[in-house]
Amino acid sequence: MSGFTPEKIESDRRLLELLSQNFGNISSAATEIINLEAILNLPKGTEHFIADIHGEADAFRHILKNASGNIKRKVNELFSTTMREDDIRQLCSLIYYPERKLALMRSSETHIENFYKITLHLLIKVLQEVSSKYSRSRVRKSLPKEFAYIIEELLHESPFEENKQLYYNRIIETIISTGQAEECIRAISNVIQRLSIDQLHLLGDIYDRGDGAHIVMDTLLEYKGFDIQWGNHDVLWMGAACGNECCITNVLRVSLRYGNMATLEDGYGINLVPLATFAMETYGDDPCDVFMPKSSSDEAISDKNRRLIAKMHKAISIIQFKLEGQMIVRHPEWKMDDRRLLHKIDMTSGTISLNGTSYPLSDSNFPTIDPADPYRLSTEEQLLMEKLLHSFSVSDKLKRHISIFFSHGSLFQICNSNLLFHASIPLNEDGSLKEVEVNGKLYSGPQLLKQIEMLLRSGYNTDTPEPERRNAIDYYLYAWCGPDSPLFDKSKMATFERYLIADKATHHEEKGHYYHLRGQEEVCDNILDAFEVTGEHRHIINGHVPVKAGDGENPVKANGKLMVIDGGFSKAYHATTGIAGYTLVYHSRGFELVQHEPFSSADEAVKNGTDIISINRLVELNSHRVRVRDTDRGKELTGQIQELRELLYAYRHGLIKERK
Ligand SMILES: O=P(O)(O)OC[C@H]1O[C@](O)(COP(=O)(O)O)[C@@H](O)[C@@H]1O
Ligand SMILES: [Mn+2]
Repeated sequence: MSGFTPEKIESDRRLLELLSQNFGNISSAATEIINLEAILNLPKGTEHFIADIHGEADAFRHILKNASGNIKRKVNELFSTTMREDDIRQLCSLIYYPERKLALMRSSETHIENFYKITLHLLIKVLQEVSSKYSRSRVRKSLPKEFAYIIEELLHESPFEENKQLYYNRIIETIISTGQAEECIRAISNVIQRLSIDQLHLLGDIYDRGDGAHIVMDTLLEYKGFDIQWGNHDVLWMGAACGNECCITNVLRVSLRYGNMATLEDGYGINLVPLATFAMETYGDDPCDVFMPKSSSDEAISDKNRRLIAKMHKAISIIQFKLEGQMIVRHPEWKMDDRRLLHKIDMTSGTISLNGTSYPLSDSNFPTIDPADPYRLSTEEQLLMEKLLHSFSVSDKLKRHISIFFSHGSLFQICNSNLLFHASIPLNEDGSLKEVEVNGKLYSGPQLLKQIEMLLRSGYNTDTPEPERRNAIDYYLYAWCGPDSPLFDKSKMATFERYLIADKATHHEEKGHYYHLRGQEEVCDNILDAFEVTGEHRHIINGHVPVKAGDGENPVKANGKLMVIDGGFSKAYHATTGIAGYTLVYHSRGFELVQHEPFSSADEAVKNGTDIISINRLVELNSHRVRVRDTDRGKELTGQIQELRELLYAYRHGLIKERK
């Protein structure tokens, strides 16, 4: 019984007519139903979850290339009994870096044609394995046009059937004799990489600290099948691109703190000359010691350069403290008055009084601060800000990159029974959802996140009327460092104290209740209920707070309900975390947590076949193999099948006419 009636067809007529434009007759609708049914029965594609990339472009790209160790696992499964370990490593590095590896082979290999032949045979086997989860049509779409036909032929022929063997070998020989071997190897390698990740979830904080965020974004521009959950550092850059001056100063301050000018200058063409000139004029004789950039051992910043960076760093930090002070006054509803500290400085004694205690300042040379009006920018600071604002507003590349956050991103996402967000869901001490004010109204849980996201989007959309838009643009600062921001959720961002007061007690940033309570299963269940995440195996997945794997901290919490995957890609945090990041991998058999050890360089990976040594931990094993049918996509496809069946009924009963 189909359950369809002529009345139902009548009420769905508009939808069915639309559908009939694509499936004009019985046979095309029936074929599509068969295709979709077949897809429903394929194993679920592999989802990869990564958080807190923090500008580590090389490590990020490597992880995309090796699919978080998945490719090596597959190659091992296929060849570990017939190939030597070293050859397996070399084959993997060829798949990850085909151009570079081929160049190397060309100069060292004496029997290059033989190498091409063996390699093509091996690569086809690997491709057969990774493509087995996809429909033929999906595989076809991911093949480069020039080789689509040939690769498809190879994929679906078996070299082991005697009568096919000749045909198969002949194709490979022809590829080589027509000089197409390298192109073909490159093409197959790229498809293997691409098909090894079905959907990539980036849980925020792509920007800051490392110097390659713009390269990560360039990579994403070319990438299909990813989504982003906004992190506080991303929102900071989004705010800067929208023209929030406080965000601009923070972006500059963090970049200078890490001695990272590449993203600003090479990535986005932000002109730093006005800042350097101002800093030299204002702090020329000031050593600016507390503003020396952090630098890791592999960075060769000359001493002179470091001194200049320190001056620029100080100049922009002071402007930041002033502008934040002004913005906080404009927004009493943020309740961030405790972050206005400049008027508490005693310039004569070089101290600051906080909660009744006087602390000496590590630096008290503030030539641009007027004690009578400490938050006012000097004329030169004002001019400088105008130039910087202009620089940020005219960067096309920045616009293009930031637009990705709006087209592919959101504050949270629910996908296949997993709730993804960067940092936190504000909670009360008893674990209940905390009500937070946004635009004069109180919201909690999913409503809170939706309201904040809408507000931030209205700051980005140029058709938002003023003064609403100004208000929304200001909100980016709150989203970055406001105590109840779901992207931050700490009592304060103690930037001033961390720079200028030695007493570490003042640096403490009290984490919100979420971070203390999220280890409890019932707290996670409450949150999942509030977000209407259903399913027997449902989870929360987060980044934001580095997991101290080195100290034995377990990233899997709340009896498996919560997974925290900020393993610290950031080099600056390796000492804390002891590893170089996690990828959470969710494939048809369950969840695996892949722990990456530090990545040296792509060169090293090509030359020696070294990889990120990925250690896998099985987190959750499914009782049965998950099929596409069991996923969100499966629900969508099932809906489409139902609509097509209705169309079929309408055709068969003459209620909608078939097209020829
Ligand atoms: O270690 P750094 O780079 O000085 O940054 C410290 C600051 O970064 C923050 O941790 C925010 O950045 P994260 O979102 O990466 O945690 C602040 O709470 C803190 O004040
Ligand atoms: Mn963060």
